[in-house]
Amino acid sequence: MEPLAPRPDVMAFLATRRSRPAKTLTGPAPDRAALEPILRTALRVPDHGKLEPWRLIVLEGAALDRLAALTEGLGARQGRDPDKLPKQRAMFADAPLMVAVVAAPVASEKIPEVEQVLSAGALCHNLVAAAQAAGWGANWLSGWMATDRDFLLDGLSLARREFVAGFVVIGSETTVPTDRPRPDPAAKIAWLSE
Ligand SMILES: Cc1cc2nc3c(=O)[nH]c(=O)nc-3n(C[C@H](O)[C@H](O)[C@H](O)COP(=O)(O)O)c2cc1C
Repeated sequence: MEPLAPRPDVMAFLATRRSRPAKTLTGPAPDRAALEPILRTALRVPDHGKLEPWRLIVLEGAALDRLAALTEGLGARQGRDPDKLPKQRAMFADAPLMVAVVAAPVASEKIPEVEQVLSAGALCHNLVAAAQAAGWGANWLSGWMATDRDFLLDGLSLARREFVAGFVVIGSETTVPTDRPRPDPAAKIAWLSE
């Protein structure tokens, strides 16, 4: 391990990082050689008790088409809003590449499930940040498909305790988005000194 030293380049990256909306992303997506170091970096995430309560499923090509069709068919059978289904279907159909970050909580007397789920959320953000640091556009998405048992079983063969913490779309950017309003630190930060 290297001793700690200021990294102004990393601070500047974090201070200005902005997700790239999925609908603005296109191919090419990273190939396996480019994606592997991004995924390995993302997995280096805070994890109380080293339980590793998460896993990643890379979705590409026909798998995305299958999930798009499942979203449309299952959503219709479940009576979901027909006006929203085309957009939900497109989330998979139009993705150049997607990584499902699966929250996989394990039974533990020591580590509460909420901490394990928080670790899965940290993995989602780490994945977005690592992809962007490697020069790819990325966006963390969800929707009913992330927690619907039928979708998760039919589409991804997830176990009962598992759900999708995030569908992270990764690809090439077509436009640079304007920034979104950012929180006012003064309204969000309290300082307690006693
Ligand atoms: C758990 C979670 C789920 C999200 N799901 C969606 C989604 O389904 N659709 C969407 O447009 N944005 C979604 N977002 C928001 C975007 O991922 C992202 O926060 C937003 O585009 C701004 O990100 P930035 O601060 O990195 O620029 C979600 C965020 C989180 C934390």
